[in-house]
Amino acid sequence: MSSVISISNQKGGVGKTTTTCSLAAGLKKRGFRVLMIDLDPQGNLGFSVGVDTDICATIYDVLKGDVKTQFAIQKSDTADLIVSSILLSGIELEFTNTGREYLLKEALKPVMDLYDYILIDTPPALGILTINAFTASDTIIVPVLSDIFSLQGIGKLYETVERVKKYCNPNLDIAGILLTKFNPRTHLCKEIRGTAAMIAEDLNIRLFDTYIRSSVAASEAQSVQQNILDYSPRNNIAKDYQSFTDEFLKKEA
Ligand SMILES: Nc1ncnc2c1ncn2[C@@H]1O[C@H](COP(=O)(O)OP(=O)(O)OP(=O)(O)O)[C@@H](O)[C@H]1O
Repeated sequence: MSSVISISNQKGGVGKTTTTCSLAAGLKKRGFRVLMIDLDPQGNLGFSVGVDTDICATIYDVLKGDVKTQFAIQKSDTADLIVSSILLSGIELEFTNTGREYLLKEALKPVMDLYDYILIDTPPALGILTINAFTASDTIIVPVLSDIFSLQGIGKLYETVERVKKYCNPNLDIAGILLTKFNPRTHLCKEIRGTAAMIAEDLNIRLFDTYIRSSVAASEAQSVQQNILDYSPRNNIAKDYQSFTDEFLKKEA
């Protein structure tokens, strides 16, 4: 039975896709069977791992019920993947029927025994797609940019999680906050880490000990369609995501 993890933050550019891809790679390298779902209509995850994103079945087709989940899965060197579609952006208006929060949960049922981990890359919004991801998930990882505006967004995300817990998925929890694009040498980043720890304690959420340092290698890896662990295993980001994978697994145990 899979453990389902949403990588989520309503803010854009905080490292959701990078974290999804890197954690998937880390888990696969440790021998786990991993599926990634790209629920972000921008569809960057498919490109980042070099799979077909043009003439293939997408998570939109699956949610609509036009394609069986198993037939939308593509293989990549990083992990298996169901790609996104720009058509997902219209889903708020298109899917208005009762129970629309459960579409993804239902869609994942047939593949739950095929994977140890299913990672969902969510869009930068707290709409119906993210609600679907939370309803289908056991836990949420919240990547947060190391700046004060990003920290302010955590409360809003927390409220949405509480709502989903109340109405759709009582077992949902937040695995923790992961600081990204961190520069340990700056005074500001140290302060941000202190503030993040206070916010986390207030909300009774964990702040992961591991932070992800900032490096241009993240964008370079994406542009050559490789995960960071394969692209530059000795780079700080690769080391950080390896440590993060270990910390995450230790928390799961
Ligand atoms: N640790 C890092 N250091 C430097 N750049 C990074 C790091 N992590 C991600 N980036 C870069 O920041 C940009 C945004 O990252 P990413 O796409 O992972 O964020 P996102 O939260 O998924 O964005 P969106 O909300 O738009 O989908 C990308 O260009 C990526 O290469």
